[in-house]
Amino acid sequence: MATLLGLLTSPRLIPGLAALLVLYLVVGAVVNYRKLRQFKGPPLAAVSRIYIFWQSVRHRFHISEYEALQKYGSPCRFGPNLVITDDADIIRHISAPRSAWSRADWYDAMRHDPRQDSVFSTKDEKHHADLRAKMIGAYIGRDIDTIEPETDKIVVDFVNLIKTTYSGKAMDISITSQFFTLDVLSAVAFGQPFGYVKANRDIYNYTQASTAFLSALELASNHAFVRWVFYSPLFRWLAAPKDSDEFGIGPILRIAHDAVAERFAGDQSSSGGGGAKASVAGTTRRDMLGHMVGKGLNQLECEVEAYVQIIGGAESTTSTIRTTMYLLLSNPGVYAKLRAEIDAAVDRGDISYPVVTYAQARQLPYLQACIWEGLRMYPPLFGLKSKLAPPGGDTIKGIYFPEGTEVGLCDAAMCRRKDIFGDDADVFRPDRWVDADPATRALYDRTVHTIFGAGRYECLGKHIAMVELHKVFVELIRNFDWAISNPLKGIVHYGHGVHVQKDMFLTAWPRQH
Ligand code: HEM
Repeated sequence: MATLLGLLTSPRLIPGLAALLVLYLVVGAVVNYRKLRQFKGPPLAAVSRIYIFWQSVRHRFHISEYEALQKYGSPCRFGPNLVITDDADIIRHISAPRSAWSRADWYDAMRHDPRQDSVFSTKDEKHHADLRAKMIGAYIGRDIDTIEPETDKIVVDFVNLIKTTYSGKAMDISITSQFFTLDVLSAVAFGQPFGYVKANRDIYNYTQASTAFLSALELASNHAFVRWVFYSPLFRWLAAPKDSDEFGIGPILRIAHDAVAERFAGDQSSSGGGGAKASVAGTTRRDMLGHMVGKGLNQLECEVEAYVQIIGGAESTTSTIRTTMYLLLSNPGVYAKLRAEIDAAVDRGDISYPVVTYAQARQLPYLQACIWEGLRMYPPLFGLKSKLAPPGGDTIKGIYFPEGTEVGLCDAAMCRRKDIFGDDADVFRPDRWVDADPATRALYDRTVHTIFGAGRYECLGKHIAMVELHKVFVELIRNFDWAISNPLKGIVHYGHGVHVQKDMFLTAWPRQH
C-alpha cells in the first residue's frame, strides 16, 4: 500500500507515464509500418490513420487518394492496414460471387438504426446475400411495375416547375435536382413522393442537413474512434437524426417509417421487427415496399431498407445530374450533338410524349455516352467501400494481400487512368465512347461500371438511377434551351464520400416545338 502511494505521489510519475506513452506510440508505429511495408504510400499514412483524418477535415480525402496513387503507383498504402487501388479488376475479383473477401468496418458506419442492419451495412455475408436475393427483383424492375410510371410523373412535375417558375430566370440546379431525386425515390419506394418538386422548397431543410451528415459519415466510415463517439447512446440521443425532428434528415426517416407502418397496419403483431407478415394492402401494392413486405421482410427491416434507398439513392443521382448537366453546358459542341440526336429521335416519332421511355432513351448512343462520361468524370459515391483479405491472404494479378488487409477503391483514379482512357482522360469527351472499337468500349464499360460496385456488392439501385438519368436528360434538353447564369462566378464543389455542389445557377428558356 505504502509502495503504491509512494509511486502515485512520486515527482517522476508524469514524466514516466509520458515516456511510456511515447514508447507505446513508437512501437505501435513501427509495428504498423512493418505490416504492409511492401506497399508504398504517404509516410504518415503507413503509421497512423491521422493522415486520412486530416485529409477529410480539409475536404481533401478523395483528392489525397488520387494524388497518392499518382505518386506511389497502385495499389498504394493509405493507412496502417489500408491499401487503395485504381484497378477495376482487383475490385471485381474481390467482389466476385464466390470470393472469400468480406466487408471491412467501413460498412459499420452505414448502420443508421442501432436496432437493425440494412443490406448496405451488414457484415454478415449470408445475411447480406439473403437480403439481396429478397430485394433484387424489385430494384431491377423485374417484379414490380411502378419504377417508370412513378419516375415519369416526377419528370413531368420537374419540367412544369422549370416552365412555370424559372422560364428565363436563374435556377439553382444543385437544389432542384435534389428535389427531383428525392421525389422520384420516395414515389418509387412507397408510391408517394415527398412533394419537394411541387412545393419547390427545401421542406425540411434536408439539403443543408445532408451536407453536414455526409462529412460526419465520411469520418465515421474511416475511423473507429469517430464511430464509437457518433454511435454511442449518448451522442445518438443528443445529435442523431430522429423521426421526431422537425427539420433535417429526421422527417425523411419519419415519412419512411409512416409509409411502412401504414402497410403493416392490418397486422398489429408485426411491429418492432418480429418477422411478422404484412397486411393484405402491403402485399398487394406492386411497388418496392409491397415487394419487400411480400418477401417476408419485417416492419423494422422495411424501415431501414426504405431509408437506405432514399439517402443512398438521392445523393448519388443528384450529384450525377448536377455535374453532367454542367459538363454538357460547358461543352457547346457536345451539347449540340446530344440535342441533335434527341431532336432527330423526336422528329422520327421514336420518343414518347411527355416522357421518353427508358427503352427509347437507351437507343440513343450519344446520350448513353454523355451519361457514362459524366459518371466517369465525377463518380458520385467515392468512399472507400473497403473489403478485408480472407484468411491466408489472397494474390490478385500477382500482388499478395496479406490476411486482414483492408482494400479500398479510389473511383476518381480508376476513371481517369490514362492507360485506359488516353492522355485526355481528364477531359469530358463523350465521343470517346462512340468512337471506341468494341474491345476498348468493353474496357471502358468494365472500368466505369465499377463505380457502382461489382459482383455480390453491386449497387442494387443501378437500374433505378439509370432510368432517372436517361429520362431527365432527354426531357431537360428536349424542352429547354440552357445557359449557365453567371459563368464567371463558378460553383462551390467539394466531396465527402459523395460530391457536394452548391450555387449551380442555370437559366432555362422553353423551346418552341
Ligand atoms: C449514380 C447513382 C448511383 C451510384 C454511382 C451508386 C453506387 C453505389 C455503390 C458504389 C455501392 C456500394 C458498392 C459496394 O459496397 O462495394 C452502392 C450500393 C447500394 N446502392 Fe447505389 N448507387 C447509385 C444509385 C442508387 C440508387 C438510386 C439506389 C436506390 C434506389 C441505390 C441503392 C443502393 C443499395 C441498396 C446499395 C447496397 C447494395 C448491397 O450492399 O448489396 N443506389 N451503390
